[in-house]
Amino acid sequence: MWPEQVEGAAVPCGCFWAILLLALTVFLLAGFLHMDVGLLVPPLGGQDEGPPVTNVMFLKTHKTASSTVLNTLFRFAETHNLAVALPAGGRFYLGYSWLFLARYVEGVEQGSPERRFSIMCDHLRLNRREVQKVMPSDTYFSILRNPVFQLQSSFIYYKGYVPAFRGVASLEDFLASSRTYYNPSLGLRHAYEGYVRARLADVEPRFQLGLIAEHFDESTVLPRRLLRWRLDDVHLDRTFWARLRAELGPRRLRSEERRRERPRGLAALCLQDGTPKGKSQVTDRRLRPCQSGRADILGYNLRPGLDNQTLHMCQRMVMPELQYVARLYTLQFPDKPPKNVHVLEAWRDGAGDSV
Ligand SMILES: Nc1ncnc2c1ncn2[C@@H]1O[C@H](COP(=O)(O)OS(=O)(=O)O)[C@@H](OP(=O)(O)O)[C@H]1O
Repeated sequence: MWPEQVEGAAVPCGCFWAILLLALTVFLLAGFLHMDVGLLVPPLGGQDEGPPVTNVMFLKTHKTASSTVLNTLFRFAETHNLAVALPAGGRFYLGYSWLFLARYVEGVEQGSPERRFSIMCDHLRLNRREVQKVMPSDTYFSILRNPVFQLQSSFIYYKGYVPAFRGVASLEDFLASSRTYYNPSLGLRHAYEGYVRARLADVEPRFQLGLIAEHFDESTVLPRRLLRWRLDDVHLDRTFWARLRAELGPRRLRSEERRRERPRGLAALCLQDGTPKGKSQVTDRRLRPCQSGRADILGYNLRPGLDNQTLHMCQRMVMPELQYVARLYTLQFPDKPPKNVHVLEAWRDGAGDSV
């Protein structure tokens, strides 16, 4: 309501213009001095407001920093006590490498009443109709990486057990004569352009966001805004700030800068010396990432002497993917036999069945 409309409380006209002038001067000065104008005005509304989005489907892709995203989603699910769509029984993936079926999720029985989950993020081959049977259709996102780096990473990681890579000495040899080692009738037989375009047209409208691994640090701000998560729910690191300066401008950057002290503090609080460790150096077996191929998948040692509450928080920050799947499974299904992470390692060494 304007001042003149308030009965018995009219503001003299000259005074009104003086207030207006003063306000304008403050705003101009604030802009000039790069002050946070957001502190001076009430929020105008936007993605940061409202309760966090809790129905999230993250399509996990191979060798794209996707397990880092997965750890964030798992922590979010655990903190907010959300139901995660976890692989049934002793398995660790949602049917991969078969096309996803709803019954691959623990607790979903064929022909039984509908069962819905909040978070889905384990490896699967997307089969949208089956996903929709167990996931509400709120927010879908995924992550991609420069395919050259992704191929290099995959070659090292899958060298021992993917048939196409098994018989070849190096990635260079594979690329020089890929048809010798890779039989397209075993996969990608539909990968002609028209088919790929049709699949993209089917999938694209469903995904609200695609992250890019090469810009991982900037990317973390996008899901945080899209999902309206608090800083506690994500992890940001230092390269983020340099790259984001250009994107956000001084006002928003200042407000993001105020948030950055926490992850730095967290690393100092939790980690023994801040540097990731090779497989033989991770002392706590529960925090040792599952190894594969020629890659040395790095992990972390926690600082000794942490109190119980801090230890619990820090363990969750550095917990590798498979251990976290097993942990959530036990929390969600305490009556079922726990998952055995080491079965997967045995299978990767050529000793077991599909997982
Ligand atoms: N934060 C961040 N930023 C950029 N890159 C990162 C990040 N976290 C993991 N990585 C790199 O991602 C590769 C592992 O990807 P995934 O976690 O998707 O692997 S997996 O498919 O779950 O096994 C692996 O790549 P390579 O080192 O090239 O093999 C990791 O180094």
